[in-house]
Amino acid sequence: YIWPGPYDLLEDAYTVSGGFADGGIVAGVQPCSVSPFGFLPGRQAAAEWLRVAYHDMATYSTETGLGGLDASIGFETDRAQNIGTAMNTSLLFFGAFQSKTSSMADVIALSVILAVKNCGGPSIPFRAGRIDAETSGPETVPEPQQDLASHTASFALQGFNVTEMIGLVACGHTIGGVHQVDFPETVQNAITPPNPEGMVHFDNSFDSFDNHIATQWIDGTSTDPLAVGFNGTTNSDARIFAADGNATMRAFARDNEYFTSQCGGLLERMLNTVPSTVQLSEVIEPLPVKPHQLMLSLSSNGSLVMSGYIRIFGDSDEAASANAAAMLVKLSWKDRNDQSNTSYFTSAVAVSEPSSSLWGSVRFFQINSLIDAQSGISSFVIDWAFNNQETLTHSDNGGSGFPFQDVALLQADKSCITPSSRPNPTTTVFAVIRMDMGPVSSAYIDYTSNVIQQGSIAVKQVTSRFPLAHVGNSSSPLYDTYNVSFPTGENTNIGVITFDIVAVIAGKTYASLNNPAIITEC
Ligand code: HEM
Repeated sequence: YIWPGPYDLLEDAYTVSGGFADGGIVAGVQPCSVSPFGFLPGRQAAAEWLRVAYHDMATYSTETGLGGLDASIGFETDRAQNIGTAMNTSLLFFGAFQSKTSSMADVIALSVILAVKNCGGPSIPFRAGRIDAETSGPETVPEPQQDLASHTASFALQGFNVTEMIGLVACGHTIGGVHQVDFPETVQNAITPPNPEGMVHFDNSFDSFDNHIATQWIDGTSTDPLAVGFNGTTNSDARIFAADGNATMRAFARDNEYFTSQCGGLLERMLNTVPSTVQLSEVIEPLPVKPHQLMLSLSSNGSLVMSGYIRIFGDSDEAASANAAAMLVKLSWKDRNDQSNTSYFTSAVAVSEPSSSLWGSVRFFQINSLIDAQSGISSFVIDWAFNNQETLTHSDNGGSGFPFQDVALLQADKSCITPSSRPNPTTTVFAVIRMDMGPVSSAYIDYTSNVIQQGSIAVKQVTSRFPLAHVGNSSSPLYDTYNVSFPTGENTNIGVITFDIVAVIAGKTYASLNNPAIITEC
């Protein structure tokens, strides 16, 4: 896609999985065996995230087109079929990645893609655009004491035939296990001091997304409590695995690659099962070149300062072996009249802290450049190479360059929030708006904050508009200063808070998008 795009934040979280500018999600499941928040013994975050996604999706009905992956699970956690604290600990973790452009349902989907990949499983294509439900869905999650006919009917309603049901259950039950505290009718005598929840794993490689769930079932060494458990009534995996005479499980057991690729396809369909009114995006893949937190601000001496980073991603051998410090990354801009000039460029410097990606190699390069305020900037291109010998790759964001406006700018150094010691914090935002383009007909900020939802641990994000007031002049005769103070709202510690600064001049809209929440205290 073209930058800036509606799913920039999700693309960041998808692409960067560690180090500088870490997207943050993979840290919650690294390594695959790790427990939620790193300290809950007998728990496995990766498995919990996969179970959350299935239980959220299992409200889908092919008959009504309602339900599916829509984060309605937040309103359903007190149901017996969703027993366990895993649902809420997962949603609490995911909350930190919700934003104006990343719904909770998209974060749930992305969490599965990253967790499965990080556990050695398939690469599942990621699409965004899910919309969060504001209420619960039907009580249609399958339970282990139900018979095969009920399970077959449940999966059919969710859109999966018998072969696909066997596959989906095997792909789900290749990591994690069953906890005695929640399923005492399925697991007994498993609670010990190091295993306080009495976790019994489905197979002998609970922290590897592999076909052992099938090999052990076929060769008679299965330990799956839902297949060979002491209570025949809750052996739903046994009934499901054998539903086609074990043909599917035998094929999985024979070939780990076949298992992995089948799971990739089935889990992709599971994650993309959404209400029929939801239109998912195209597949999101790492952008090869992407600006990161790139800002333009007005300095105290009246010139413009461009600061931030350029991210370079590649999945080739060359990308893997490149040395960031020896890479050349050059940013060339056009002025506000769309003119180039040989002096309009800056070289980006490799960030010393490395970054990692599950999908290839990713590196960041820092930009810090002065731009003459009179000539300004309208867009830029990046010329770069993995080493200093080869010819440069020209990245122009699909043809017209990376758009970069110099009209409505945040003054981060003047903006602040009232001290946290005071209740009901107020944020004050200062901005400068260019005044040599005609009268400003409208100036405002759109501020996105969190609202508690009755019945769900997950917050809802709402955007409020606050008009900017004209204050007076600035450090440059080309810009006027504006500001606004507004109540920051509750729960600013959950979810990604961002705001846009918008100015309308001569019928055209100029916006500085997705500025991070102001945290400097007044
Ligand atoms: C008939 C269908 C299913 C039944 C009856 C069922 C039942 C169960 C039960 C009783 C547990 C134990 C939960 C706990 O103790 O925390 C469990 C765990 C799990 N299930 Fe299923 N399940 C089914 C289908 C699926 C599917 C389709 C998936 C995903 C594709 C899935 C993914 C998981 C995962 C990953 C765990 C491990 C959770 C953990 O370790 O915390 N399940 N399932």
